[in-house]
Amino acid sequence: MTPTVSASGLSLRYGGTRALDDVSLRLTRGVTGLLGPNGAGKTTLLRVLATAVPPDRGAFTVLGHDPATSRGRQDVRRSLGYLPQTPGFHPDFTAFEFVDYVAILKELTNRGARHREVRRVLEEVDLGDVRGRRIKRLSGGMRQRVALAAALVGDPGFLVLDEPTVGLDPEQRMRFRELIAQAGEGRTVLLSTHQTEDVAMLCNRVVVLAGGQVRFDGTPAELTARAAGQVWSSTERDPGALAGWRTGTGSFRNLGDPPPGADLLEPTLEDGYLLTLDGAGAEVAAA
Ligand SMILES: Nc1ncnc2c1ncn2[C@@H]1O[C@H](COP(=O)(O)OP(=O)(O)OP(=O)(O)O)[C@@H](O)[C@H]1O
Repeated sequence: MTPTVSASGLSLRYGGTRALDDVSLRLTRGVTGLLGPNGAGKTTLLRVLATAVPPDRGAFTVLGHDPATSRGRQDVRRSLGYLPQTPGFHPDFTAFEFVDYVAILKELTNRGARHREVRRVLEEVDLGDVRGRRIKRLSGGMRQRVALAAALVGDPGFLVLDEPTVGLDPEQRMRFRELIAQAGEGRTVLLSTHQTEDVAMLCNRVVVLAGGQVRFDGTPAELTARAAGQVWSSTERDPGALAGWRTGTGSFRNLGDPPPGADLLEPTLEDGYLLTLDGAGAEVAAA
């Protein structure tokens, strides 16, 4: 598939911290998950791709637009929807007022057309009925949907979502996943998350970032397959395991190099992710 977003050699330092270190990737349509431990550089990568901060080195294009020029940057911004980690709501705004405000910032100057677009995106995230309600009176899940509606204004071809399911209960998270999947039809979506379940259920592609570097880039099935033959069950915690924990059944689930004759278990995407982090020198227990 033709890449819609291409990045090569992106690097960015904050003082002595290498937040991004030579990151190259190509995104295509559909939902790509961006996994990584705290401080891996996920938000920094999203901010760079959203043109909120320029990289020190490297280049990228979004839907054929090159943000290195001011014209190209404007074109990237016009094709972009960005849901930041902290959306910066004004709690006294209604859902409609907030999304309308974002639509004004996105240069939708014709009032009638803009209001139609605001109603359209609020319907799309199932908030048509509460559009007149103040944001401070909405649940956490509804607020996140307001933020998603704001990101969808203008039907952007590239949607960047920074940990949108944090703090949502399982039902709200499921609802939000449905909306992300819907948004990924015909669009390029880059979804930063700590939830391996989000990736397993939603994404056709996953990138693992650790220490500012890409440690894995492939399909969820390929990430899961990395843990094949490295997950096993035992009655006691295996001291040779990288990580091990007692499960609800009372037996231990161990990760690492199994002893001969171990009772191997089917790996999950989370197992593949944790083993990838371990290979990257990250602390598995901290993931
Ligand atoms: N504005 C900043 N000034 C200085 N250092 C920063 C700044 N923003 C990020 N960093 C550092 O850059 C590194 C990457 O941070 P970033 O927020 O991109 O990681 P992350 O993967 O999004 O983490 P989290 O999952 O905790 O949100 C971290 O070491 C962080 O402390």
